[in-house]
Amino acid sequence: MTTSTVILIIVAVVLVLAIAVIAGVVLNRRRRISLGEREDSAGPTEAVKGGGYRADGGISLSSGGATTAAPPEHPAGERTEVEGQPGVGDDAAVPRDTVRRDIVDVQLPDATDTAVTDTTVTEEPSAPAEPETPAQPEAPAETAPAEPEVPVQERVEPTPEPTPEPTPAEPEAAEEIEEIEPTAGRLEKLRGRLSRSRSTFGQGLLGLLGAGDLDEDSWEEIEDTLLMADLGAATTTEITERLRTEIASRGIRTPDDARALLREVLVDALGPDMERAVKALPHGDPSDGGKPAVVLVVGVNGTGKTTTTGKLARVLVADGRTVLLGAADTFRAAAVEQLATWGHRVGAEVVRGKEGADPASVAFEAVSRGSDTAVDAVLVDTAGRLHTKTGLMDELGKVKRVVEKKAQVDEVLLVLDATTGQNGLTQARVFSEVVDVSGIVLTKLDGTAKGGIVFQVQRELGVPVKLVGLGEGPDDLAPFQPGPFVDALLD
Ligand SMILES: Nc1nc2c(ncn2[C@@H]2O[C@H](COP(=O)(O)OP(=O)(O)OP(=O)(O)O)[C@@H](O)[C@H]2O)c(=O)[nH]1
Repeated sequence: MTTSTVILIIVAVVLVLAIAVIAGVVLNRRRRISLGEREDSAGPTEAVKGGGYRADGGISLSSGGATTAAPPEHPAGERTEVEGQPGVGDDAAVPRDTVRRDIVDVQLPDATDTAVTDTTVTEEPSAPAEPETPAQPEAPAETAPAEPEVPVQERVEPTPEPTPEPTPAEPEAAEEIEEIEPTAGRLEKLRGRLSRSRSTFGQGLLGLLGAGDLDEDSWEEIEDTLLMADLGAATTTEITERLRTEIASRGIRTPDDARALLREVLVDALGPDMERAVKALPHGDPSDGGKPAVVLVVGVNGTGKTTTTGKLARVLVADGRTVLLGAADTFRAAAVEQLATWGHRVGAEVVRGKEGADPASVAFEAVSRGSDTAVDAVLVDTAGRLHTKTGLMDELGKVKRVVEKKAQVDEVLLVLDATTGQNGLTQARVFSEVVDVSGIVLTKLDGTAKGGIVFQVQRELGVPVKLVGLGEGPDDLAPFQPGPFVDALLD
């Protein structure tokens, strides 16, 4: 080997080593860059997740039952126009991407509230930091009709009965109060009323699930059954997927196992932890400076508002409470009479206005009167209104705002007719935009196979169904309880 060959080999080795060193440095740098990028991208992801989970926190925060929270801004103010257009749907004036109210805005009762009866009635925490208590019933700024101008606010005392010739010694109204059925165990008692729902929904599902091997056709049938019962697409998908997973993982074999699983899945979908107490007990002792609870009952025409108001009054009276009814349905004279009859039956005073009077003014007067007479609860029945009429919806918003000049509104109960199915959901959306709905009363569940609206309405609004109407009788109002409700569907 010549000297020049040796030199060439040495040069080649040096070159290879140099290339290896350079390559190592470059690779090392690349690795550092890619690590840096990953760290950067992790940041925002973390933030988004945190934001998503805040809603859960909102649920637990709401249990404080704070009374000082400012009521949400009236949504009508956000509308781009207010000329009779519906609040939702294709013609919606509010942009679809408007931030929707979430559970944080829903005023739920205090977790420490005592459940008094089966149809739970709770008391707001006493000595709340009242926003302001205008001592005098001065006419609120928005109620153009100052009190004296309101066309005669008649106060209907609970007259014993419409006897043509008044006898000098009229019996005390209290003596005439009807016997009221105990509220405990009502849902159980009324279970048979759900039979129509049961035959299609529960039995259909159990038949399919209990049959053993489920092919795709069977799953489609299960989905159809859920959809037909008005559970809605989202809930249906959720329930079906959970059933599929659980059946596979738990190795469900017998009809009893299938039933237990179905019960569990349906109960879970009904939010068993939602607070369903009706906030209809006073703030402190009204005879000692406390304030009556104020409950607004709202909904479209004919859903059962007046009936529900009357039934709820009975529940309260049965619980030893005093009640005043406000007949703010000034559109329909018969509705006022109807409420007066309910009041008479339970010995409750009724405040009403003349036909056509400003409903906000009547509601204000009822709450004022309730405070003056130190009743435990003022229940205000409002006029039925089509949710597609912006003017009427704005009027309802006004009723609430005006009442709030006098007292805190503890509960806004939206009455939905279960037989209207999907339309009930649309109503619920619009009403919750205008007044801060805090609870749903689902009426006429005795006459429909569409009880599944319960699932949807709670899911969409985050507002619990608190009461259910199961008949026209005076005591056919029951608390809504997911477990017994599902049992009633499946048994
Ligand atoms: N089957 C059944 N009927 C009910 C129930 N609740 C109410 N109703 C009936 O529904 C009808 C309408 O009830 P109302 O209380 O007058 O309805 P409303 O919402 O006050 O009506 P408007 O004042 O016109 O808006 C009445 O015949 C009630 O007896 C229920 O749970 N089941």
